[in-house]
Amino acid sequence: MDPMRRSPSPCSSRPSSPRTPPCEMLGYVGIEAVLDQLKIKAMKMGFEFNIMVVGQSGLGKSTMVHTLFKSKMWKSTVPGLGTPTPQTLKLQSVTHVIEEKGVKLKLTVTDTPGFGDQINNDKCWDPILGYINEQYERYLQEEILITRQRHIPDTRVHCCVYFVPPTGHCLRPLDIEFLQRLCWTVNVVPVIARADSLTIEERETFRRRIQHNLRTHCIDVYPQKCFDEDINDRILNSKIRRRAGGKFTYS
Ligand SMILES: Nc1nc2c(ncn2[C@@H]2O[C@H](COP(=O)(O)OP(=O)(O)OP(=O)(O)O)[C@@H](O)[C@H]2O)c(=O)[nH]1
Repeated sequence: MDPMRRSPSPCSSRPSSPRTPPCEMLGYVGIEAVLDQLKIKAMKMGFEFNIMVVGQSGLGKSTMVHTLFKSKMWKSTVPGLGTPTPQTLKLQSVTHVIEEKGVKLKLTVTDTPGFGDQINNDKCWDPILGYINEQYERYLQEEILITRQRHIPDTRVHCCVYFVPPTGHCLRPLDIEFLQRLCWTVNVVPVIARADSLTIEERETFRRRIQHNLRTHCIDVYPQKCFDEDINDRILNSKIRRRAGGKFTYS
């Protein structure tokens, strides 16, 4: 049997004119061609990136999501136009496909209800951690199937943006408790919420205190040390670590 018929070669997916045998079109095939093949495949498939926003109620999570997409996503009112922004009462995700120079990104943002708003905040992190773990489990279950899908939909949370209330003091015990659990499960990026309510000096001092709190409580936020694979990574990641700071969605 003709082996070309049995297993489809990379050549077979290329458009070919009826007169040119497909393999001749490829020219030289060497190891460096792998890069091009990966690029073509990545461009075709696109990338998926899932962010989750977590924090106390009213810190601007939904506003950040609206700002990120430059649109109203699921709330029907515009902040600042009189009607208050409705409270987020359950976990809700929204997906947008963004395309830049032919590169497609499927960006999903999951908004969460105000965290730690109750009088008794015992185990208030459970629904959030439960959701994150459920997505890992779902992906794993798909991945271990003997006949698995060619493309497994990825709903795993790649990054969790944690909104720190702009108290100007330090992390609250609740933030510490939650962050200690969260950083074991997902990449965490802490941000100072409504940072425009602090002066630049207050923000700097607060940022340094937060960084100190994170170190003393062994909270390993993104980029973790394990990402420092070589000197270049180390330089870049140290820059990111130094810059980590406040966020405000109003300019
Ligand atoms: N000063 C200031 N206000 C902000 C900022 N971001 C949002 N706000 C305002 O804060 C209020 C609450 O914003 P939301 O985005 O609804 O807050 P949330 O964290 O999603 O709140 P929940 O849905 O209750 O969890 C709104 O009136 C926003 O206009 C900010 O960066 N600075």
